[in-house]
Amino acid sequence: EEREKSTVEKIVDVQHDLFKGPREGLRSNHTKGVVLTGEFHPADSARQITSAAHLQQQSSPIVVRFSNATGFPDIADNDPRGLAKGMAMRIDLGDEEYTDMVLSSVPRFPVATPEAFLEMLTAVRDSATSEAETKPIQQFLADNPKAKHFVEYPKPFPASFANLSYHGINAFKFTNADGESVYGRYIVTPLDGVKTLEKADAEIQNENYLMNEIRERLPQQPAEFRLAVQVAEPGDEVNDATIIWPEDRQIVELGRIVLYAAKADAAEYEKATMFNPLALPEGIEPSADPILLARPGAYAVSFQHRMD
Ligand code: HEM
Repeated sequence: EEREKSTVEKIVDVQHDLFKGPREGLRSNHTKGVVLTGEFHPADSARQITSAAHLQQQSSPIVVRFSNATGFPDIADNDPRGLAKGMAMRIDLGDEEYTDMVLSSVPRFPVATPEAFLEMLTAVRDSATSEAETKPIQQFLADNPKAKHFVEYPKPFPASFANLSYHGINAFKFTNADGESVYGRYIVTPLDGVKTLEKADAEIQNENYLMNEIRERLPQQPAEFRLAVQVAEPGDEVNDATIIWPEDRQIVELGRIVLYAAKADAAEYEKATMFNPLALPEGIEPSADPILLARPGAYAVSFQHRMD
């Protein structure tokens, strides 16, 4: 007797339906990417909110993978289906230990639970063959105004992966050496500023314009970012990834990310690596956001397929 699949297994199945996967050795989503290496330099202010070792004084090696959304390995960098762009990071903590952050260029998620995400992706899939006057996805968006807001959220093309900001979306709990805790969300901002392309300008770009640009500018022109945490105030909803917190919330800088080079063994590294948003050091814990808690399970299903 076959056991019933879990919600995350069903989500990844539908992602395979949507993107004609799985593909040998490749991710089920955010398949097309570029892997870079550099250093993370912590800021003194990090200690205000966390005792995590990599956020104290010493710099650490970092690997960053920028990606296009969807499971299409050849999706053009200027194809709107590839937005949101992704930024996955791994900070080396020494002794074979690491911590990961997995961020999106859009500051919020379309739905608050894995069950609703499964429903949404299924509606997208079924709309392709639906004869109904109101397609399943139109019905889903009509019933779920937050998902509609996500779909309509402006997603301009960046001039470079180094001119885009990235958002953790899900909240984490940060605890400092005095035992004081706050909830916060990661925000990565480019030191060179956010630079977006006009629609007509985006359309004439090369299909690999983002992947190539970031590889070719290094090491002459390092790509630099500020890593910060937006701190929740009492009453802010910390377990709902559809809600953007007010802009006036305190921002605490955790440090600077400096990317120096394209990773030499990038294809092998990508294949063997599963970035895990719940790979956390002491001093940082997950919130109870059900989207956050579902992610490692979904990523593991995708990872399992790629290692088969
Ligand atoms: C329940 C919700 C979600 C599901 C089911 C899901 C599913 C997936 C899957 C299957 C992968 C491939 C992972 C791998 O093979 O290593 C992936 C990658 C990724 N996801 Fe998600 N995801 C979810 C939520 C999110 C959120 C909230 C964000 C952003 C904050 C995000 C950003 C990314 C990024 C950037 C990657 C590429 C990671 C890499 O470069 O290896 N995802 N996602």
